[in-house]
Amino acid sequence: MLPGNVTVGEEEEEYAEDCPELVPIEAKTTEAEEKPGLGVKIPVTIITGYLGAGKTTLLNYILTEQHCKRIAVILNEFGEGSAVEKSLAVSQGGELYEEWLELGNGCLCCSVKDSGLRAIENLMQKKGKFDYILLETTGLADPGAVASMFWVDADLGSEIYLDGIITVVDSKYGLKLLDAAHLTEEKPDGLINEASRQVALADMILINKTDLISEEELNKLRTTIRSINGLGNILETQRSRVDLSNVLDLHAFDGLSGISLQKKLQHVSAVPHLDQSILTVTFEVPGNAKEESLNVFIQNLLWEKNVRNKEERCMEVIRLKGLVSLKDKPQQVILQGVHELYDLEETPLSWKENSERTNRLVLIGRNLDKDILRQLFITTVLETEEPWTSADPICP
Ligand SMILES: Nc1nc2c(ncn2[C@@H]2O[C@H](COP(=O)(O)OP(=O)(O)OP(=O)(O)O)[C@@H](O)[C@H]2O)c(=O)[nH]1
Ligand SMILES: [Zn+2]
Repeated sequence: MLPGNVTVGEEEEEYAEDCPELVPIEAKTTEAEEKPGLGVKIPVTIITGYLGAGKTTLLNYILTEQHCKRIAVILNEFGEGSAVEKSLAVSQGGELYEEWLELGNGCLCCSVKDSGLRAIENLMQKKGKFDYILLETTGLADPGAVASMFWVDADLGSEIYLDGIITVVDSKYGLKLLDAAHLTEEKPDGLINEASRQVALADMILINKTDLISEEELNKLRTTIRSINGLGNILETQRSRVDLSNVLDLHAFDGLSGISLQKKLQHVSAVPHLDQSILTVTFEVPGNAKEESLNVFIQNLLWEKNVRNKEERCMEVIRLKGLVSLKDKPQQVILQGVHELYDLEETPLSWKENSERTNRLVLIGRNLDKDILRQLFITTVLETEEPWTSADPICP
């Protein structure tokens, strides 16, 4: 069964019942190879977060928890020193780097030194030996770039799918880092502080190391994070300990998340923001979108970056999610964007007859102006409205 066919909670319960405590890896492999559903796509969860936030701690925690998944791990890293340190951290027994090793709970670990695509391609040659991939990025990585790989590479896209992006925030330094990002506004457009970018892209944000800060500091950090990303879930953790259903099988990027996404989009908190830092805006407009015009709208935002706010600054979208109603399509369509890549995918959900069709968008980024975006959507994307006029706020 596809993991997405049941809710995570149910799935956990199901597993808890029929999962033996120790499964020899050989037996499991044979079983998997015989399964007709081997063509099933493997989920990938990206674990990101600034240097030292607790990513590897989270990895180790997931690997040692009972979850009945065979998990492969990729460490997407560069520096030599930390590579050794991390392979030790993951293997916990000091086994050879790039070796496969099995843990008691059936996890398969493979630490891969190559960054990017090659690591995953190599890993996929071992297909059938694992059913989940965890990918830890370096603390300085832009998770958007990593996430994008899965969309660009068509071959890979047929074998794996991006399940979600988890961002671990270091409580102690998080506030400093994120505030610093607010203060460095004079950076040229596009150079957004990596720490806030990692928060902006997250489907789940773990505020980790809460043992190191006061309640007051924690509240402040939570507010800051919420103001950057109004869509992702936030949890507070120590030693990155978190119920696995909160980090695995999120289906944050695919059609299966249609139902929960719809609910979620209704509850996005758009905290008012006075400065120019990253923020979340959301709007909803009833009607049907013309697919071609919707593409132009998105491309202007993500590719051309030529949509301006009231201060004449160009808007920069880092993350985009939405549920839209496309003209002539009975199904609800989900819109996903990370950086310059985006995707429109039909969900299994149909619009109910006689009920209003609507379009709900959430954008996370910089210089975003909700009213302008909404108006632009109404005038350029909806089927009933007048065509675009030259007075629209497009940068030269
Ligand atoms: N006090 C405290 N320390 C923690 C907690 N979680 C992790 N640490 C420690 O923080 C340090 C960094 O944790 P890692 O998991 O290696 O962090 P990382 O994000 O993987 O680090 P890099 O890969 O180097 O960027 C380790 O010494 C952990 O033991 C926590 O909740 N509280
Ligand atoms: Zn690490």
